[in-house]
Amino acid sequence: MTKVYYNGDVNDYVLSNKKVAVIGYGSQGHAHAQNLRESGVDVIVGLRQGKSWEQAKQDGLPVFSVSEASEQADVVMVLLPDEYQPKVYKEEIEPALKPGNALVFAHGFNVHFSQIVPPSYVDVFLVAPKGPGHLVRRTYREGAGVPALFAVEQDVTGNAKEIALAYAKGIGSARAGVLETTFQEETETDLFGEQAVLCGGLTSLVKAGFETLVEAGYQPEVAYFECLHELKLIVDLMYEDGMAGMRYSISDTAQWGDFVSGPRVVNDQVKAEMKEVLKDIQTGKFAKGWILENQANRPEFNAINKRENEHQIEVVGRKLREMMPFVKQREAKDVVVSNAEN
Ligand SMILES: NC(=O)C1=CN([C@@H]2O[C@H](COP(=O)(O)OP(=O)(O)OC[C@H]3O[C@@H](n4cnc5c(N)ncnc54)[C@H](OP(=O)(O)O)[C@@H]3O)[C@@H](O)[C@H]2O)C=CC1
Ligand SMILES: CC[C@](O)(C(C)=O)C(=O)O
Ligand SMILES: [Mg+2]
Ligand SMILES: [Mg+2]
Repeated sequence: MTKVYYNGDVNDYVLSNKKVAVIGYGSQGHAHAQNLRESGVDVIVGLRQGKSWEQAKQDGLPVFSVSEASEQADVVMVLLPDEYQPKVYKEEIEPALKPGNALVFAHGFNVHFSQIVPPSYVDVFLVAPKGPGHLVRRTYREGAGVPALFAVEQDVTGNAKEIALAYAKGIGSARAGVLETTFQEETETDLFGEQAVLCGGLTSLVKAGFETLVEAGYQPEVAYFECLHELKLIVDLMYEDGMAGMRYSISDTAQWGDFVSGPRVVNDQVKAEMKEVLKDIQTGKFAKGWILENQANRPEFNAINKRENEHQIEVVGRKLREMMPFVKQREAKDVVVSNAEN
């Protein structure tokens, strides 16, 4: 079995004399910066002037421009949106890197697809939490953590792996388990997971179920509870105890329906399409499309986002959730989107 690293396997001394610059203060950035600080690491934040700058200052972190923060740091963690990283890296981070520094990512996209080519004189590694940033923060505060992958692309100091593990411990991930991977494996599996299962597969499944019920004349509110709201309750059981644990809690009728109807819905054709999705990721076709979409200022992204936010399941859901304030995420901000610009 693959080695899984936990807190006890980590030498956190390797980070004790280093300054870490977290570049970006969004979903991952705010979590890494605050968790590292609370783990005793010397952390600064690199940003442009704006909303995040104010937030990071309010959270009591030292904030500098991206180039100043990169200049001061020994370890530079790039937590900007993937699509903006190459430009900011070229203009503000690369000129500040010194021999023996570490350049770090939370996703391998830009290095793997050669949008960022680091200089030969720095360590390059990734520490990629397998969960949303707001949960990296929330679970850390609860005394737990989100599992993470790490991968070393360049090891000039001979310490890259130890520093990566110490970083993972600092953000709380070594409480849950940290696994070694490569930039290629992290990038391809992360993209596949979010497209085919976690985000794309899931939202399409939920919408198809909702639409099937509503088109058959059932109440949209009933369809919302059945196909979206209850999903969390079912997934929580799978998270805690696997599929068997979930099936233990549901009725035998539901379990029989799971066995006979599940494979009719997610059938061989769906799996064949998943293989095509994976092929597009592996060949770089998906990455090329996403890079071009950004160069054109995201016309399709914005149009689809607008249409999705106006879907009946979102309209009904927003109304129903107003009546259930307890379901709102505790730390996620701006989750309700009224236009196409998020
Ligand atoms: N979201 C997640 O949970 C996960 C993300 N990752 C990876 O982590 C990385 C960061 O993703 P994520 O946290 O989602 O990113 P976000 O979209 O949340 O990052 C937004 C942050 O970047 C800042 N920013 C944007 N453009 C610039 C710029 N030109 N100069 C300076 N600051 C800028 C924003 O500042 P401002 O307020 O000024 O706009 C804000 O602080 C990515 O590589 C992603 O793939 C990995 C695992 C999970
Ligand atoms: C599932 C989406 C993700 O890969 C993540 C939270 O891990 C992302 O890129 O945000
Ligand atoms: Mg991911
Ligand atoms: Mg991802």
